[in-house]
Amino acid sequence: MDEEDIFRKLGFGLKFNVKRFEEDARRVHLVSSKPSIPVSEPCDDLTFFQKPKNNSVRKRKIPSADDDVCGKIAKTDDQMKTSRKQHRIFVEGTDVPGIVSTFKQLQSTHSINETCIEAITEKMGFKTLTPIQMQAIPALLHGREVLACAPTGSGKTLAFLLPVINHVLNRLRIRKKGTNRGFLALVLSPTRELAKQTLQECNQLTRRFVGGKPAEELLNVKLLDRSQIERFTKVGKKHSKKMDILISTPNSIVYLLEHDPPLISLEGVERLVVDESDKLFEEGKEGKSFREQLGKVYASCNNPSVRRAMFSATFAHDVQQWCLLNMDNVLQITIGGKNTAVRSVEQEMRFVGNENGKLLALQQLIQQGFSPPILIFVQSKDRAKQLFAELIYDGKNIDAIHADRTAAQREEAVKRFRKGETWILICTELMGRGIDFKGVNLVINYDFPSSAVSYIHRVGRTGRAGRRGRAVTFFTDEDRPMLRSIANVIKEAGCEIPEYMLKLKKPSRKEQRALACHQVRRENIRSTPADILNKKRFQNQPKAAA
Ligand SMILES: Nc1ncnc2c1ncn2[C@@H]1O[C@H](COP(=O)(O)OP(=O)(O)OP(=O)(O)O)[C@@H](O)[C@H]1O
Repeated sequence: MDEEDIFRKLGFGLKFNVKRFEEDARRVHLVSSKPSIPVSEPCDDLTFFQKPKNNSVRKRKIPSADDDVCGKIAKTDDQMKTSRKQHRIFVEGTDVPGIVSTFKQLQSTHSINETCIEAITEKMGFKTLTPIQMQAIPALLHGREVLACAPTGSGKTLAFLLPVINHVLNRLRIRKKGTNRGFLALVLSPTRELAKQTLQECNQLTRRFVGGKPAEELLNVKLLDRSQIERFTKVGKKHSKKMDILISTPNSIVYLLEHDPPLISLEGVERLVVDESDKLFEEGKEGKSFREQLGKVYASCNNPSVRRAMFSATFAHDVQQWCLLNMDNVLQITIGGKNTAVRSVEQEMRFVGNENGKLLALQQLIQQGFSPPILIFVQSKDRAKQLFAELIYDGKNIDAIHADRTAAQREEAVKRFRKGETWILICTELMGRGIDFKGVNLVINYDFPSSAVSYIHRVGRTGRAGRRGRAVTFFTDEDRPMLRSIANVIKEAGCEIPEYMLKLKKPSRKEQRALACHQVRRENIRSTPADILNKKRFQNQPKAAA
């Protein structure tokens, strides 16, 4: 162990005053020794990792706060402020990079790979950037650490994937052939379904097609699924050698990290993205919580160059505090109001009396005008099974997705719903976050959500990417304690809500926490007392829903 190693070990976790000790900090490669990146002095991504031989590093133009807004040059801070205000972009932090509003501009100022831009503008058909993309993409391309909060369905995935892909491509360009040392970026998602969806979007951005056939893959992107875990178990750390980007749930990666000896190393990770960050900060009810798992991942991503980004549709004070304490010169980007539901969703609450009333109300809703696809949220896997048994009896094209189904069954259910083969998908909180089903027309909260945050994510499955949607939330007397806070969210989104709901007693923080942890006890979902009949119906389920 040399002098530098000892210094690094003793100094681990300490914050450096970079200005005063910049030389020392850089010499021992401490995390906080990264040079802060003034916008006025463009910093090429590459310079972080490979010291230039001389000072003639190619400087590309990086948009500053004075740069383009909506295709024109905005010369003054005032114009930039006006543009941010117009798009409801709020930023906290120093040296804030300017916003970029067209993909063409992004390509010219940041030399984004052509295949990616082609995929976005031609394959995906996107014309302009969404507000979160306008601010977060330039910020991440500058190598800034970011805490981003933007509404559901506002394009956060592309906002973090594009800079990650760009960074990895740049790094691979300077890496010598045959020196593949493993993945450079790690994306964490709370569920397998969301991780898979992120993989698909990443593949769309990095695959070039010629005549409808895949012609080239810019990067090797992998999902840490069961087969990959098996490979790691057999081959060990070297299995990651050919990977460039890894997407995983915290559970899967921690499984490999905690193996004795560890089966994976995160030392090479230079970009870490935590999607649905507030979810991953939640304390678990049992077993190892997401929070503990995340802690393990952070500690293992110990590359001095690592840059972290947190994205979510909902804001959590805990996450903000963590970021302010642990991230380097963090930039906080918020689009619109914090913790609000999207205005593109017409929202209503419906009193249904009791459990039987819910089934009646649901049937009524469906009879009034059946416009699939529809998502129905219930509070537990048992209730998902019960409701499925009730509705399949009505002969509707229906499926259910919950934790008791195998990974393959869950995948199949998602695939069928995406293709339009299933009209109604019953799901638990598992599908509440992040999942992007195109054109869901209606979200029904059959069971009242346990928090305003859960409500915002659930109704955000509709009304995405500028489309309109509708959400109906059933409630009974048991749901009164949470009524007020969700009524407030609905009002904030510009929908009508009975005045009395807003005047109900506010539950204390303790009560709110208890409500979020303990589900409301509800009677079973059953239209007839004939249990035997129900059992028969379960046996007769279609294959995909068995
Ligand atoms: N610039 C854009 N123009 C048009 N559509 C876009 C653009 N960027 C992304 N989208 C589309 O918007 C939809 C929602 O994007 P995405 O899933 O990234 O949302 P999100 O903000 O992550 O939502 P959530 O908080 O629910 O996870 C997707 O179908 C995506 O293809």
